[in-house]
Amino acid sequence: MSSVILYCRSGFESDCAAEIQFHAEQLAYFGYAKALADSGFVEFNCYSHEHTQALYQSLDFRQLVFARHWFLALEELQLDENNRIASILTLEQQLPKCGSLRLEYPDTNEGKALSSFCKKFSRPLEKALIKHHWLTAKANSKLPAMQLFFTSGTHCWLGYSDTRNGNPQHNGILRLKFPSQAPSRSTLKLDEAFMVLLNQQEREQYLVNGQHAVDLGACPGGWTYQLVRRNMFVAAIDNGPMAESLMETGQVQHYREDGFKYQPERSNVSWLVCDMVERPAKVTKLMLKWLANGWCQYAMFNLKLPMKQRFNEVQQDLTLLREGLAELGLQHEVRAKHLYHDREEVTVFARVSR
Ligand SMILES: C[S@@+](CC[C@H](N)C(=O)[O-])C[C@H]1O[C@@H](n2cnc3c(N)ncnc32)[C@H](O)[C@@H]1O
Repeated sequence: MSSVILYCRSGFESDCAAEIQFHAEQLAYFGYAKALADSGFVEFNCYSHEHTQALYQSLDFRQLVFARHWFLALEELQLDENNRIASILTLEQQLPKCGSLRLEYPDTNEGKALSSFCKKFSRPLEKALIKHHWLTAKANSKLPAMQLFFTSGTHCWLGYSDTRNGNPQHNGILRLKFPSQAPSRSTLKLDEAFMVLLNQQEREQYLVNGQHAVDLGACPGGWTYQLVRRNMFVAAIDNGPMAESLMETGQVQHYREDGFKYQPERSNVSWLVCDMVERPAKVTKLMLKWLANGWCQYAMFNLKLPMKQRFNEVQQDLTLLREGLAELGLQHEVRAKHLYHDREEVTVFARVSR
């Protein structure tokens, strides 16, 4: 029985399950999700293999907010501890020829304990797969990646992922180094957001030296640090104290004001970023106001999600933003992701083209 395996942050399985269920229903590929609390993944089964495959092929991964990565699993395997490779080679379903191999596991304590096993097992398995022509001898990123997702040393799902419709990072996690000069760890959230929500071409086009930016809820300055590092000039709005090191760059103006009332003094603000801890609907309305008024071109912001039904909340907020911009006849793009560095929140990118 084939299924779609989706990786998510531990504790967000029900949101990830609600999201894939929603999209599957929209595409009329009906099925059901299996999700164990705190397991770090969700299994989604349609009622036929053809539908599971069609769902995997037709849904754009970028539409999924809570999934870090996903793949089409052809079989769930119980491996012989003494000959795992032989158990894998008994696969009955037809795998496409793959150009790379990914051995992965859930982002949980139990999952992380499988890391050294996966590292050790990877090389002998790769050799055997090349010998049996399941895998190309030379890595080929244009071909699907063969996926093994382990929940123990003897249990895994085996399948493949489309390298153009998923997350290429190991376990779907982009590892970033914390810059020692940054004043807070949340700097990694904005760094990751630029890396994940924009592609390289967009980063080159949208993040340009000398741009003006506004950071709402800026203190102590982790997000401002990312903007300053990209040679931008930043208006930092917050009643709290900003890190001295940032003020010394001469690129930051600190305004002790309410982020919901602040209006930009200049007409050439490119970026609005916002990390204020507030109700997500209130933050969304504020972002809509900025984009609709042309006070900024691009917005990157967090929606804090302390509630239970996080998928519903995000869905409502994104709809509010998209419909609000559409009603004004504004061409726009809105993308959202639950990033690795996000906890009880998701990050949204929005852009209006005029
Ligand atoms: C999560 S922290 C921001 C951390 C910051 N992004 C960083 O990387 O250092 C949230 C900040 O929002 C500020 N804040 C909350 N409500 C605000 C408001 N209405 N106006 C301005 N700042 C606000 C708080 O003072 C706090 O410093």
